[in-house]
Amino acid sequence: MSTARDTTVATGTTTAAAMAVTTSSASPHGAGDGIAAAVEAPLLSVRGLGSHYGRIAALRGVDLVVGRRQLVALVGANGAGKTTLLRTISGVQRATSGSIVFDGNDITTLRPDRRVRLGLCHVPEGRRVFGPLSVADNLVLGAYGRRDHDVVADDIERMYRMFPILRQRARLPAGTLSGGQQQMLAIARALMGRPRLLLLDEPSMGLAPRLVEEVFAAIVALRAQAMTILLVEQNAHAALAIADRGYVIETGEIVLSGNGKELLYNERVREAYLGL
Ligand SMILES: Nc1ncnc2c1ncn2[C@@H]1O[C@H](COP(=O)(O)OP(=O)(O)OP(=O)(O)O)[C@@H](O)[C@H]1O
Repeated sequence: MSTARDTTVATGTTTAAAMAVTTSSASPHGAGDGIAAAVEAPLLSVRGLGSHYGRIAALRGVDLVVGRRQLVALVGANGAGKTTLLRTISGVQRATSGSIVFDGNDITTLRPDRRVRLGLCHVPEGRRVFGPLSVADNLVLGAYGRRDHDVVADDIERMYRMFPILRQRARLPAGTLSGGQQQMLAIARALMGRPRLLLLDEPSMGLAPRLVEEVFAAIVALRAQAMTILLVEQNAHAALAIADRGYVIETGEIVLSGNGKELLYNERVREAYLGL
């Protein structure tokens, strides 16, 4: 069971409030070693990760681990580097330093499609479904590349059980669905690839409160089914409340990490991200 000692201040940008949190690890990149030790054989391990847009450093020495069957939340303000971190993990953005290890394999320079084949699936922000195609066809496309065609229909049935609204809308063009329904379809389509790690970028963005609740309920259900998830959210409260672990990123650096619920009660997080 996690204790308050898990919560780690990761960089020198600490405030007095943050200093109140136990500084339990002190690797050169901050959170890395202490957390890696706490998560045995993590599914994903990011060390000292850097990424640039031209000369601008968007990620600076990021350390982050995701344990198997864990839900890990990454929170931070606009422009902090959350999307860039997911893009770098999935390979659409190049790492300029550091390493990314997935299930024991160093994937830092691997092509994005090879990462997908290893089981890494990125659901980007903006609910990118194939609008003119039906809901059912979107799901079939999610299984593209799989060889076990005989069980694809079973998986679609599983998605309909998980997201009943998609069964009701199965024959409709995906573009006619509401924002929340499209988000569920985007997640379901990703699951059709049978990923081992789901990278979710801002699934609640732009949704009405009721739909946000539905999407978060779906994420909790996935976690209960042992899916491993790295969730990026501006809705810090909702994300940390359901997360096993949380990380806070500021201007490309991880500044805090710890048990999700503990971070919810961290003064720095409450002031900066929860408006409390
Ligand atoms: N294509 C790009 N070209 C240049 N700079 C970029 C590009 N994309 C992002 N950036 C910059 O990189 C930094 C990190 O951006 P990123 O989108 O990763 O942040 P974020 O935390 O996901 O923010 P948001 O919540 O607004 O999406 C920001 O300073 C941003 O301006």
